[in-house]
Amino acid sequence: MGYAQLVIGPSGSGKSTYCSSLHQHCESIRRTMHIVNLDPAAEVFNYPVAMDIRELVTVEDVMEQLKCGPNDGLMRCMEYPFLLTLIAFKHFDSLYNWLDEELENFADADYLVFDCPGQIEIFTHVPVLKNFVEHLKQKNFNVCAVYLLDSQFVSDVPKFISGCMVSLSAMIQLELPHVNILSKMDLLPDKSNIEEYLDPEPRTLLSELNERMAPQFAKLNKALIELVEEYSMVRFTPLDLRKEKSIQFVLSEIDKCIQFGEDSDVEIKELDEGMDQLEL
Ligand SMILES: Nc1nc2c(ncn2[C@@H]2O[C@H](COP(=O)(O)OP(=O)(O)OP(=O)(O)O)[C@@H](O)[C@H]2O)c(=O)[nH]1
Ligand SMILES: [Mg+2]
Repeated sequence: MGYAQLVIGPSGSGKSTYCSSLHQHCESIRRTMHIVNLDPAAEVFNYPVAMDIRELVTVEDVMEQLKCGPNDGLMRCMEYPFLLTLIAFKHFDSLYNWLDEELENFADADYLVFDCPGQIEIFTHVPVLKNFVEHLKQKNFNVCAVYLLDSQFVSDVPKFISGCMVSLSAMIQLELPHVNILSKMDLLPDKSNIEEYLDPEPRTLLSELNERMAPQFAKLNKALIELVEEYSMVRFTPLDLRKEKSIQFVLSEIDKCIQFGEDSDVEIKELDEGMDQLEL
């Protein structure tokens, strides 16, 4: 049985930084975790890259071959049929074969963290990520989507709701256990009303949204909030990378989600209790 986190979220929400902090944390507690780069446009890494999709395809290759721009290039890199065409000359059969071959190099590759590109279209517009997840599941991986949203979004209710909608869309498309993380907590100067956003009351969100938007949007706002309420998904776990306990707590939430370390229930329980004292 393998375990995997699929780290997704808008551009710049802190996915790669989270991966690197998580890796550091795991090194310090002597836990093995491999970080996989799934971003064909990535340039700099602050973590050891266990597997790198750029060995298979890069955005530059695609832009040059298909004469397209960087955003379109990334979509085409990721999109399965294009990938197949592109990689044919590289003697790879598919993205899946690449993964399978790479996995063979790791005897203990049982916990993988996939650092995904920020283009949300890879899970909203094309089935590539969904298919990739299915392949991982077939290989006996328990997979969880980890959606990061920048804490700066909470200062702006319409932005926060749009971030929630993207998360919801990922949830529906990927059909995976899902953990929402509010990243970059160190950048939030005033944390006094943060609970309002971590586990928000839909009515409060609706009235704040109505206050911010023109009256003709009232009906739309209501529908959006009802959607959010219906899926009961607007629950975020805060993440402050400066605090080891915060990383530890986030990891324990994800571990629970993918049933990792079921034998170490005690450890997780202790962490839960520790969370009560966790300063936000
Ligand atoms: N203060 C602070 N800055 C952060 C944190 N996490 C990320 N950043 C900064 O936010 C920017 C984007 O972070 P990345 O980790 O590259 O974000 P990403 O989601 O991987 O971005 P893309 O791969 O482009 O989608 C960088 O300048 C980081 O240094 C955090 O917890 N606190
Ligand atoms: Mg990144």
